[in-house]
Amino acid sequence: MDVSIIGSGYVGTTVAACLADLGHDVLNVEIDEDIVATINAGEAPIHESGLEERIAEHAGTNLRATTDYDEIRETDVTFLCLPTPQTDDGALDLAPMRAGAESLGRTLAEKDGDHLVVVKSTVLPGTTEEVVGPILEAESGRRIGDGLEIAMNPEFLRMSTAVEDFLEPDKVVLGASSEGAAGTLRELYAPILEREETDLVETDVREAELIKYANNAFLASKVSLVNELGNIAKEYGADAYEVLAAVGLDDRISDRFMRSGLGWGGSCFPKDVNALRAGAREQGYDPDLLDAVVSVNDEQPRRLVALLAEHVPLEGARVAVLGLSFKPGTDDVRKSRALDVIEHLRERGAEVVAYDPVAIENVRPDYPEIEYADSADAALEGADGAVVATDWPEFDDLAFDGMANRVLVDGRRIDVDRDALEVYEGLTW
Ligand SMILES: NC(=O)C1=CN([C@@H]2O[C@H](COP(=O)(O)OP(=O)(O)OC[C@H]3O[C@@H](n4cnc5c(N)ncnc54)[C@H](O)[C@@H]3O)[C@@H](O)[C@H]2O)C=CC1
Ligand SMILES: O=C(O)[C@H]1O[C@H](OP(=O)(O)OP(=O)(O)OC[C@H]2O[C@@H](n3ccc(=O)[nH]c3=O)[C@H](O)[C@@H]2O)[C@H](O)[C@@H](O)[C@@H]1O
Repeated sequence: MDVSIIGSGYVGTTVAACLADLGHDVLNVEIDEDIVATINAGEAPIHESGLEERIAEHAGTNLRATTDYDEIRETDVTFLCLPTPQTDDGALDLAPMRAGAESLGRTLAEKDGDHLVVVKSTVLPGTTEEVVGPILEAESGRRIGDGLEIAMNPEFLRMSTAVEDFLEPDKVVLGASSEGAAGTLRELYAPILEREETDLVETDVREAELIKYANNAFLASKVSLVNELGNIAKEYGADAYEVLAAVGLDDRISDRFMRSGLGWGGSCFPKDVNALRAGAREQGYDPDLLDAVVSVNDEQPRRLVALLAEHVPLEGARVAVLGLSFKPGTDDVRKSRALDVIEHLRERGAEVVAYDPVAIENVRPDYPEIEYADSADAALEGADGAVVATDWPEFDDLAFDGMANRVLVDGRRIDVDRDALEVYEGLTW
């Protein structure tokens, strides 16, 4: 099938490379010329395991990138993989979606033959049919159901395992405006749907949109719940990891997403939970539980720093912050809990020396005044205390000999040699 993908960030690039791998002819349409050049050179514009080799294999044959929307006319299906950021007050910002839909609609006005537009970006219920659809109709001069079809197909991939998640998903959710559109998407995804482990969910567009938010809200809530249980466990002097490992044996609960500690960050959970809260309020419903999910999450970095302060007077102390990315395996620092830890440490007068295996350059522009070390050992050298903010596997081998005080507060339950420390405190254990 001839497929075009508008937006070539984390999702658009992964989807493009994977669909090319499944044998489709794929065109990435992207406004960033550097990304376009990178893909056409057979390289990956983002770091994801398995991505670079797929782009290298398909670029120049059945994968191509362009800044020119007109080339979309050579394709049958277009996926919108545009950003859906949050506004200053936490609501969903649809400006990039509107701009992309306008450009696409104008292009389709000149196209012969039918076209299917699929929203893959995370958008609130109603966006596909009440915002994107009308823009496409107005700009293309076509009507939905007459030469133009529309569908919503949310994406559940995680950063750092994006390729594997896309090609081997638990579920594919298709919300389509017509049986024809659903059929086209089933055909496109055929090799993935043939896997026994993949469930196909066919639904209306509005449900497809909400499934994505419900999924992320559920996962974020699960982590906030384990964090609240972990905070309570800590007060009782109990180990939350032992408690939750037992709880997770109940298959109604499952043992996944049960790691308590510093909480959730990243480019999606924070913005999606906030967009759903703002959307719910707009609909006249107060999402009290989701409000609490966010406030528990917001408290964890402050609790971590308060725990360190019980062992190290923070004013003037040199504190090593180990890990800056929002989770291991990525250099993404958007809404990383590590940044909140740094803020709280600095508010209390500590001098921060930070280390991360890959994310330092993404933090430095916003925090030019803190010190950066080029290894965990260097960060720990002379430190009066240390905190773990990201569970990078290399932190399991930390050595503490160089520290002025061997005090470590662990926000991620890494597997360190606790006997090598004077003080080891887990945030929730
Ligand atoms: N990052 C992730 O792990 C996941 C993200 N999502 C959702 O997918 C959507 C996209 O997210 P990401 O790929 O992370 O965003 P991103 O910010 O990494 O990529 C978006 C790309 O779109 C490009 N772009 C912006 N306006 C454009 C336009 N008018 N025409 C062409 N290109 C344009 C940008 O230059 C950028 O390269 C969001 O709604 C997000 O919530 C869903 C699942 C996973
Ligand atoms: O909508 C999205 O963009 C994506 O958001 C998340 O994926 P991602 O943000 O890449 O990362 P996760 O692995 O889900 O981790 C999110 C945060 O939760 C934290 N976390 C996760 C699991 C856990 O047990 N404990 C915990 O604190 C991580 O440290 C991280 O900060 C979802 O897992 C994906 O399904 C979804 O597609």
